[in-house]
Amino acid sequence: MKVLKFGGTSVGSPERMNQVASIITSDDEPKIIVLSAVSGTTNSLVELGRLLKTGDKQAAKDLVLELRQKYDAFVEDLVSESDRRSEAKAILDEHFTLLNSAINLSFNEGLSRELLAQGELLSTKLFIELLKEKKIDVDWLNALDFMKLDEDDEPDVEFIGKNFPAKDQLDKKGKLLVTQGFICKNSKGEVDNLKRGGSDYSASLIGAGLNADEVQIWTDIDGMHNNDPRVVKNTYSISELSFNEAAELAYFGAKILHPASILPAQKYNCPVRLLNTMRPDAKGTIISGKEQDTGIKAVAAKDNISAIKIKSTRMLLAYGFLRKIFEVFEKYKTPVDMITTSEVAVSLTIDDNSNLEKIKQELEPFGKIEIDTNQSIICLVGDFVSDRPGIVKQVFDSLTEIPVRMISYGGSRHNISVLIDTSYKASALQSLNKGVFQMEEA
Ligand SMILES: Nc1ncnc2c1ncn2[C@@H]1O[C@H](COP(=O)(O)OP(=O)(O)O)[C@@H](O)[C@H]1O
Ligand SMILES: N[C@@H](CC(=O)OP(=O)(O)O)C(=O)O
Repeated sequence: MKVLKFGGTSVGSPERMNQVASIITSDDEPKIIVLSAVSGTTNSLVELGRLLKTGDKQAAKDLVLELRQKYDAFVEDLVSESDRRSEAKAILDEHFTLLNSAINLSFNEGLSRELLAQGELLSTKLFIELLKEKKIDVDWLNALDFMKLDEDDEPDVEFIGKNFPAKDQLDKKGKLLVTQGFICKNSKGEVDNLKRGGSDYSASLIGAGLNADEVQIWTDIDGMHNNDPRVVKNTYSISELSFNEAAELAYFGAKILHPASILPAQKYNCPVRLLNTMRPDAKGTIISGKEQDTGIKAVAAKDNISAIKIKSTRMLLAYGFLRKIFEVFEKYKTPVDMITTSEVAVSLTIDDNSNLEKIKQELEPFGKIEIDTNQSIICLVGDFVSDRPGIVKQVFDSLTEIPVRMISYGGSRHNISVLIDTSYKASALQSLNKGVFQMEEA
């Protein structure tokens, strides 16, 4: 049994949904199909939540109307039989009634999460109508019945394994089960989600919980590229990555994968394949437990980073100083990504600025605090198991024109990170494409 996840772009139009239908029926392997919301929908629902929070009811009404018109046109092109059209219209009526009624309710975060869940509920139900029109036998499963967060807001893989409703169907030839990515219930039983881009995570959690043979992430590009294709023109697809390499790339900004999506697959040793819905025959990328000492494989960049420097002569020959500093970040539940130290200063980075001011105030008694916002971490990933003296030289030769704020190497054998001002990100990625991957700008 395989788990196939199709992202927002892969279900973004009736034509794309037809492509998905032909991919999932190309063999008779039993499959769980995890769908994201139609591209753009989650953004609209986020915006709806924002408008309701600010009390702008008219703008909220306009937005829901505009979205409904988009879906009406979508359904027109998706199915043609009258039964299917009226069924699809009834689906739209049900979910848009909920969106419209939310406009008159008093806002709370729970309501906004409930609104966000409508995107995936809609896409999966509409996709079922397309399959029915094609006479393809399929079952629709509600992810809210089995996708659950525990008290620490961590997904509960055991729960998924135990509560997946159609476990007895999973070895039946040709069986197709369609469910939603992204959405889940939290430990209080409320509708919640796995954060933006979380459908990848849903797929790997289901794969892990049900011991799938493979998880496939189908998107609009043929696998993980060596560099960010949104920023650099001449990039190429990487055929193999280890779980460790893929996890680093996802965490450090390779948008093709949700940051946490590799962890369950790695823990339960379930291979992940990245494939292109528009080019189903392209090889894509296979991510597995196989480690290879191949040097630098890819680079990714993570934005919205703040660098915090704490400078104090009290650090000199002292112990316990770092613990006290890290306790401040622990108190505000703010993860630290990069750290560098000198005898009298420590610099570290965070990607969550929500408590930056409070953190600064609590750090002030320890020394002089300097904060640089709008930074990017450029992360080079690969397997540097053997001593490769040329690697660091290659990286720094490529970055001679870029002011580097921090460097981290040796923390793991998979990662070299440098911190730069975001205004230099594009030129840094382009220079690395040339200097490290020998790719000329197209
Ligand atoms: N290193 C990378 N390799 C491949 N794609 C990347 C990389 N970094 C960023 N991306 C972007 O990720 C996009 C796919 O992810 P996403 O938009 O979330 O897809 P989906 O809507 O299918 O979930 C690609 O179109 C590409 O622009
Ligand atoms: N629809 C959700 C979940 C998701 O994973 O979407 P996509 O697969 O299009 O990145 C979002 O936009 O965040």
